[in-house]
Amino acid sequence: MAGRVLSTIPENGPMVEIRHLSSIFNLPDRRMVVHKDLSLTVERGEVMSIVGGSGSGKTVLLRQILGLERPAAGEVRILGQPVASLSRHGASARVGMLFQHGALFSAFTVLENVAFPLRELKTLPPRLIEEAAMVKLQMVGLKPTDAKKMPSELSGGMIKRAALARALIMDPPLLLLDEPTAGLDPDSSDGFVRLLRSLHHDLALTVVMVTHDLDTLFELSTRIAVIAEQRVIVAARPREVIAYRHPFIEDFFLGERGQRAMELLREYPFAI
Ligand SMILES: Nc1ncnc2c1ncn2[C@@H]1O[C@H](COP(=O)(O)OP(=O)(O)OP(=O)(O)O)[C@@H](O)[C@H]1O
Repeated sequence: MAGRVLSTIPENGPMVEIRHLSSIFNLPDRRMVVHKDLSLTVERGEVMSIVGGSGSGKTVLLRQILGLERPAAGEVRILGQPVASLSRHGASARVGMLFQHGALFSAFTVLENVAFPLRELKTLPPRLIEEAAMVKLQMVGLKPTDAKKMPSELSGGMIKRAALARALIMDPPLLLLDEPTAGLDPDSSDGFVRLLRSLHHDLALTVVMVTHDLDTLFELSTRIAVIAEQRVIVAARPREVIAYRHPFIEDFFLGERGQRAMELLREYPFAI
């Protein structure tokens, strides 16, 4: 199904092109400019991590790539097509998103949650939808017996896995991750990062991720884009970003965190 939609798009060219983006919110007392002339290109197969200060507009950017929010100016293209021109089906066949808190529907079972985007399409028989959802559950390391569980019966790591299965149900080539390991204990976090690494490789996914967690950042990123002063000031390999002179980068990567960053760079010199 996703293949049918994707067959109409070019086989070459970047996965995501963000051009001259402006994001403005009109608050009761002022006009808040979040992005100003922000541009970024994500090539196919990359894991592009976005870092920036609190309120720098990382989540807003993910929502714009997903088509949930329209920028005030500029454009986001996915596989050559403006996001604003994609139908809901076209967008979900191209992009899956893992929201920060998993965002499962609490009244649905795990299986119903994972199957939800396919059910919404109303084009496949229930049996096929269920089979597709079971395949995705297995892919993210959940057991068949987890399918009938309610979200309240799951651990934090299992919720993330179920939400990831749902994000992948339409086989999108692009996966967006908002703080994928936030709130997980170190073991669950390591397990989830390992899962993301193997899915990125096995499914030939392109990933755009927002994370504050240095281990997640260095274990997964092929490039890191830094948002400061309302735009992307640098988008480069981790080693080059650390060496880039800018007060935000020095704050983010130096000091105690910086020491960990250097250790991680030694452990993962060629991230992915
Ligand atoms: N719909 C909205 N209406 C008004 N302001 C908004 C809206 N969405 C986001 N903002 C504001 O835009 C700014 C950027 O928000 P965003 O959530 O993208 O930041 P962030 O970089 O992800 O921050 P954090 O690291 O703290 O999660 C924030 O100041 C936020 O309050």
